[in-house]
Amino acid sequence: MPQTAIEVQSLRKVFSGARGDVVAVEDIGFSVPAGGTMALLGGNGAGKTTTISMLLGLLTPSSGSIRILGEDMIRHRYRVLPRMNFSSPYVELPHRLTVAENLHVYARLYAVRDRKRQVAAIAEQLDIVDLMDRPAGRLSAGQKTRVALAKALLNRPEVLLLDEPTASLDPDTADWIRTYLEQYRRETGAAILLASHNMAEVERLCDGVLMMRRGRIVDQGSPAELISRYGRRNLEEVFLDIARAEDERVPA
Ligand SMILES: Nc1ncnc2c1ncn2[C@@H]1O[C@H](COP(=O)(O)OP(=O)(O)OP(=O)(O)O)[C@@H](O)[C@H]1O
Repeated sequence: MPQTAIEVQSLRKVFSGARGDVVAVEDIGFSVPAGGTMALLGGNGAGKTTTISMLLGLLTPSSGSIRILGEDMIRHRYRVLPRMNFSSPYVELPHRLTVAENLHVYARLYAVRDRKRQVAAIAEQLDIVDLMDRPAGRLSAGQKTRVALAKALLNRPEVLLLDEPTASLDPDTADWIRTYLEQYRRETGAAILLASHNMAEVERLCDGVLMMRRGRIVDQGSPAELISRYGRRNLEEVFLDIARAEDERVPA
């Protein structure tokens, strides 16, 4: 049996504001084995980013438990954070620092051994050597995505959380990044959890899918299982069925 990399139970997050409470995540549970790739799917506001933020320890859950690599993430996140990483196109790297400076700063923060060599190797692997002397603020959206991924891989994470890993990439680069991620997972046995709006990407990369709607997991399974359960041709159609359903859908 593969080791469980991520285990979430009864997880809930309520944001309290002047206008009342928003239940962003409502009692979700799932697990991702080491070496598995799981997708978190759902329309805008479904609760994907809130879930990922709780897994990273950036948001404190209202209730529930998160275990990552066997550690209680809520109580002991500093024990496990060095073994994880994340990438999101919505988190900006310091603009004035060059790409190389950014990667060196992060490598230092992550206490990466043999920093120079590791930064050079990752730059080579992600094909960003030509960008190393550019300020991070002057990169195109697609270049930023690649640099953000390079940052996320500096510490060779065993758990990788990705928010829209191929956002803004042209189809050729996106395909290349997917191949890279597949290879990384095979070589390292890392677990990957990714939020994506790209269903073709999810079908290709993920062995499990969690469908979220209004903070809940309303269905889950492998892409092939979901496609057959909903009697659809692809995951995009399944997604539309679930996203448009008025109530939690029981497939026909
Ligand atoms: N800091 C916050 N305060 C109040 N409400 C919040 C906060 N962050 C998120 N929410 C609300 O929680 C719900 C879930 O948001 P979340 O960002 O997790 O969705 P998402 O699935 O990532 O959506 P998207 O695909 O648009 O990125 C939304 O209703 C959102 O408005």
